[in-house]
Formats: sequence, C-alpha cells, structure tokens
Amino acid sequence: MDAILTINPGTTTTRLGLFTSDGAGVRALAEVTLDHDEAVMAAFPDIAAQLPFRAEAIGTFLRGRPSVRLVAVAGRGGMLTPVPPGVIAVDDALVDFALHRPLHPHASNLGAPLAQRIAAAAGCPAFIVDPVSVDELPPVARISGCPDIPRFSFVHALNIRACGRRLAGELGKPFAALDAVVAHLGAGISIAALKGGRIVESTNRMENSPFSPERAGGLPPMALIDLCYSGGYDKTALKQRLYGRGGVFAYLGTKDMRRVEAMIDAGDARADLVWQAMVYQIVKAIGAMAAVLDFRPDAVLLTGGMAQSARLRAAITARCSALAPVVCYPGSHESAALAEGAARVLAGQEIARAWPPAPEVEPMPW
Ligand SMILES: Nc1ncnc2c1ncn2[C@@H]1O[C@H](COP(=O)(O)OP(=O)(O)OP(=O)(O)O)[C@@H](O)[C@H]1O
Ligand SMILES: CCCC(=O)O
Repeated sequence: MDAILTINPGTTTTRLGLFTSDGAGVRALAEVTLDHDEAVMAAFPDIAAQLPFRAEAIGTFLRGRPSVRLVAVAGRGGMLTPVPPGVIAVDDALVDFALHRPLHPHASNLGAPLAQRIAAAAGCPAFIVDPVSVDELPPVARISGCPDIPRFSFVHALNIRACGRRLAGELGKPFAALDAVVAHLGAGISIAALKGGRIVESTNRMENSPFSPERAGGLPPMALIDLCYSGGYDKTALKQRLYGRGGVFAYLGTKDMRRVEAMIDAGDARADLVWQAMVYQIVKAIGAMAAVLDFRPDAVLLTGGMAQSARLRAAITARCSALAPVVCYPGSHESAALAEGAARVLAGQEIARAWPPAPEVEPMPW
C-alpha cells in the first residue's frame, strides 16, 4: 500500500505516522510514538549524534510493515532561519544546516535529516512542513524596544496552522480570511494571533511566553541579567534551567500535568498555585493576542497535549468566552499536518520550496 511517512522527533520520543492520501485528505494507517530511554538520549554528545540511532528505530518500525511502499517522507522542520509557511523540499544543504548550524538545539532539527535518510532508501521525495521558524511577523511586531534585539518568530507553526485550517473549514470561511487566537498548550506553549490566516504575532519560548510544563517563558529582564552574572550558572546550565527544566518542572519537579492535577486533587496548595499561575499567564497572553486582532477574533482555539485536560479547558474557557467562542482541538495534530503538506505537493496543489526559501520577513522601516 502507498503511504506517506511522517517523522516528528521530540526530546525523548520519535513520533511516526503512516498516511494514505486520496486527494480529498489524508487518512492515518498507523500513528506510533517510539519512546527513547532518557539516559540513552542524554549519553549522545549532541542532537546531531542521535541521527543513526533514531534512523535505525524508524527502520525497525518500517521493516515490520513490508506491505507499505513509501511515496513521500515528511519531517517536522526545526529551528532554521526565518522561512515562509508551507512545504520545503529536503536537500543536502538543508540537512547540513539543520544538523550543524541550526539557530538553537532542538530535537525537531532532526526532522529533515531523518526524512532524507529514509526517503533515499525508499526512493521517494522528502519534505519538511511549517517548521518552527515560520516567520510572518509584520515590521511593527519586530521592534522590541532595544535595536540590538529585533523580535522574530519561533512558534508551533505546524499545529497552529493545521488547527487554523480546520477551524476555518468549520466556520465555513477560507483559511486566508480567518482571524483567531490559537493557543498551543504543550510541553512548550505558543500563543498566536492568526490574522487572515497569517501568524502575525505570537508568544514563544524565546520571549514573552507563559511558562509551560518545562519552559520558563518570559522573565523579568533585570532579574534575568542579574542571574546571568550571579556566578550560579554558565550559559548552557542557565539555558537548561529556563528551557528544559523551567516552568512547572522548576517549581514542582514534574513536567507531567496529569501528575500536577493529581497533586492538586490531593490538596497540594503549592501545586494548585503554580497551576493557577500558568492558567493566569495563558489567559493574559490570549488577551494580548486578541488585542492584535482588535478584540474581534472569530474564535479562541485551544490545542496541544495540555488541552486534553478538561480542568484546564474549563478554566481558560471561563475567562475567555466573553471574547469569542472557545474551541478545543486537544492533542497535537502535527503528524496529520505533515502528511497533508506532503499530500498537497504530491497532488500538485502546492509547490515545495527549495532551501533556503526567501523569507517573507519584510525589511525594517529604516
Ligand atoms: N490528559 C492530560 N491532562 C493534562 N495534561 C496532559 C494530558 N495529556 C498530556 N498532558 C500534558 O501535555 C504536555 C505535553 O504536551 P505535548 O504532547 O503537546 O508536548 P510535546 O509535543 O512533547 O511538546 P510541544 O507541544 O512543546 O511540541 C505534558 O506536560 C503532559 O503532561
Ligand atoms: C516553537 C518553540 C517550541 C519550543 O517550545 O521548544
């Protein structure tokens, strides 16, 4: 059977999907999460060194499905230079960049190299779709207040745009006419303003985001400068403290929000306060994104792993429903979004860009 393979590398997981495509959409044949032992992953000197290990795990998955013939492989794109939304064809230059010169370390940087390796063996094309570095910010959003630090976009673009397309369909309007606040609530949080289908503003883990299960989010700058020079951390240790071991984990010692809810149910007042603070920051960010849309979003959309929590959905909905209808697409829809991107290219509905695509970044106004 012909299928599109999707590859979404996470810190200790590789999420795989096999999808058929019939022109009208994609249908999942299989979706699995390969769990990698945390200690095994930590033993690799860097993310690039994990490539053969993860490729072998994917090979094992595919060898168990001999009837599948791959027609395309779509990987999650990583922390690349700013790119327009859509599909990018994977070539040697993109793989070299993703492996050796990404803007920041992140498991998603392995999406392109893994897709290339598996596609080469199968004799089919490899793509990435809506990488984290999709950047549609207009000039006015790029001014930070310090000319040395222009703002840029790093955002859960894949899931946010896929959910936006679904929402537009349900509202009966074209995606290009959708104005919505989309909150991706996962291990990391991105809250975005979609205006006319474009991510014109967002919070992200590099700046201003609510804290999340494992990320500190936006921090008061003066105190952060003091912490940098306190002698307590070198650069690597401080980044880990903020990006992998920050947020809920730094307060409560777990990144698993189901455990946090169990702690709250057991009467843990500290867990309750941290959880309430995360909700408070999420709601503030949703309000800020609504302001970008003149407080007239078509909807507020909640998605990502944490949106599977009825308690979290209820808490956010209670505070945001005065703004617009609150819609929930719990979980991550990234595998289907990857397959849809590849399917659009195979069907001739979209042309895959060559690497590096010209950014949509508009020139600064001086
Ligand atoms: N049923 C649930 N109730 C509450 N929290 C949940 C539930 N299921 C998953 N989560 C939480 O969602 C978070 C993981 O979300 P998700 O799977 O979207 O993250 P990820 O894909 O690893 O990272 P990211 O979304 O940043 O790319 C974890 O903190 C997890 O505990
Ligand atoms: C889009 C940034 C993803 C993350 O939080 O790492």
